[in-house]
Amino acid sequence: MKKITLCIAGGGSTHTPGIVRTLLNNIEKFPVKTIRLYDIDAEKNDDMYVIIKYMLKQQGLNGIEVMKTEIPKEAFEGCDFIFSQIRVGGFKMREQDEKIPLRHGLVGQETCGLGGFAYGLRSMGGFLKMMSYIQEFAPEAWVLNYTNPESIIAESVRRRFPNAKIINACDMTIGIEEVLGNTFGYDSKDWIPEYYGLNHFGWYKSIYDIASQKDIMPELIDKIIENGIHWDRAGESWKKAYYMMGHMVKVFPSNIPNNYLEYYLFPDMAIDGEDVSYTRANAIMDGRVKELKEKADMIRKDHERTDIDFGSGVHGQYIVDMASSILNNLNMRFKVIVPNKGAIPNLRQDAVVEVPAYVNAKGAEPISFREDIPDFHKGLMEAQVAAEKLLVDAFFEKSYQKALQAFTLNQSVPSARIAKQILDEMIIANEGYWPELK
Ligand SMILES: NC(=O)c1ccc[n+]([C@@H]2O[C@H](COP(=O)([O-])OP(=O)(O)OC[C@H]3O[C@@H](n4cnc5c(N)ncnc54)[C@H](O)[C@@H]3O)[C@@H](O)[C@H]2O)c1
Ligand SMILES: O=P(O)(O)OC[C@H]1O[C@H](O[C@H]2[C@H](O)[C@@H](O)[C@@H](O)O[C@@H]2CO)[C@H](O)[C@@H](O)[C@@H]1O
Ligand SMILES: [Mn+2]
Repeated sequence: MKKITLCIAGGGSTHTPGIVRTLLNNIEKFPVKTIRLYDIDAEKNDDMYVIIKYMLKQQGLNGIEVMKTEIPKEAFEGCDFIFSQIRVGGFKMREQDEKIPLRHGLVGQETCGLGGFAYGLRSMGGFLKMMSYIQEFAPEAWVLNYTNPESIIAESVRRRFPNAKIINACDMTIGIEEVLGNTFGYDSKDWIPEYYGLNHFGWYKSIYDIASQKDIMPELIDKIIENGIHWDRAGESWKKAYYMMGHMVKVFPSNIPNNYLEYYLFPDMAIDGEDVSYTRANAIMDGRVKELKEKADMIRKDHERTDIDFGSGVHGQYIVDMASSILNNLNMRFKVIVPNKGAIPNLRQDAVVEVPAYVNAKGAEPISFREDIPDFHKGLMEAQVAAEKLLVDAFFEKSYQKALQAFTLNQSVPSARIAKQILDEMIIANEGYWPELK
């Protein structure tokens, strides 16, 4: 089997160790021979280089080559796969995305609401510039993208690089499935879910359980209504997210929703208890970002130590499984973010949607639902996808008016007055990241 050259773009990402651990645990089905770390932050990239070299030594895999670079040509030329997970503006800008809307009493969140739109206007510039390098230096490489906000990124790539070899993916649904399986006594690896939506804005249609040979979503809904979803193994923010997911099922029991829909269906409850002086971005900067830096420094101080652990999880497993399904033409089934093109028959064809797909050597082949989705979900999605398209219009056209329309139409916003106030504040906060809107 071909030996693989892989570039991790956003190499300094806090998720890189988990992805590399998964790669090393799956070397037989995805035989990586070279790992390139590409980042614009040389310090973060160097921290990760130290950590990855340590992980390879710890597992006795010193035969795998690791290099780090901030030069796109060095990063991408000759690559077979590129895993991309960049955060344009870093956590300091995510902090602004979260705090500015919260100060106006609206949802302040990484990928949802107006925080997500601010992130989207920032991300498109950096991501499309990186994609232009990839098209120049490695047009044949497969880009597997985790960079958020996925719907906005996917729509901007669909317009700017319509023939790019890219698959956009999100690990939220497999995170949800793992939590539901663990909570209610199923093995979610035995599930064949039917799911539709925009990214972070979707619903399960059915969940076929191979062991019991039936759709178990009805019985799962009954259990959730009776017990709620209590998940406190991943910190307070996820505990609240899963509590709200349970609440949504109780109020709208037809389907199991993506947890992120709390920000659109119950924005008042979502912001209840949020501390505008200390948001999720602050917790992460004080948490996993700090821990990673400390671990890199511990390794630099003592190259012989072997007691530092870096775990793997669903985040790494999903992207490595997807890469292996392409490399080995396995036709494994994933949820991917792709142009609709009729997969959801009664939603506009040019929407970018999150649906199940078989992934093989040709890429992602979406599965069509063949029947209309309910008006409640269709109505919410139509409005939100129109808002997302207006945001991408605003980026390419450098249009203030399109940005204001997008902000006003975002399904977390009650008034154009507040939309305009937040937009004007975010223009100042995002100077140098957003295009100059006229
Ligand atoms: N799709 C999903 O379900 C999913 C899951 C987890 C994280 N994410 C996304 O993955 C990304 C990384 O998340 P994280 O928490 O590890 O963030 P992080 O800040 O720890 O890592 C991001 C890295 O990207 C680098 N970077 C920023 N702009 C860049 C550019 N233009 N070119 C190259 N590198 C650049 C940064 O220097 C940093 O090292 C974010 O976009 C996050 O939202 C997506
Ligand atoms: O607040 P963060 O940065 O910790 O997480 C935001 C991301 O949350 C989701 O990814 C989670 C995933 O759902 C969970 O199971 C575990 O793997 O951690 C991931 C990253 O924290 C979501 O899918 C992403 O889009 C968000 O960026
Ligand atoms: Mn996601």
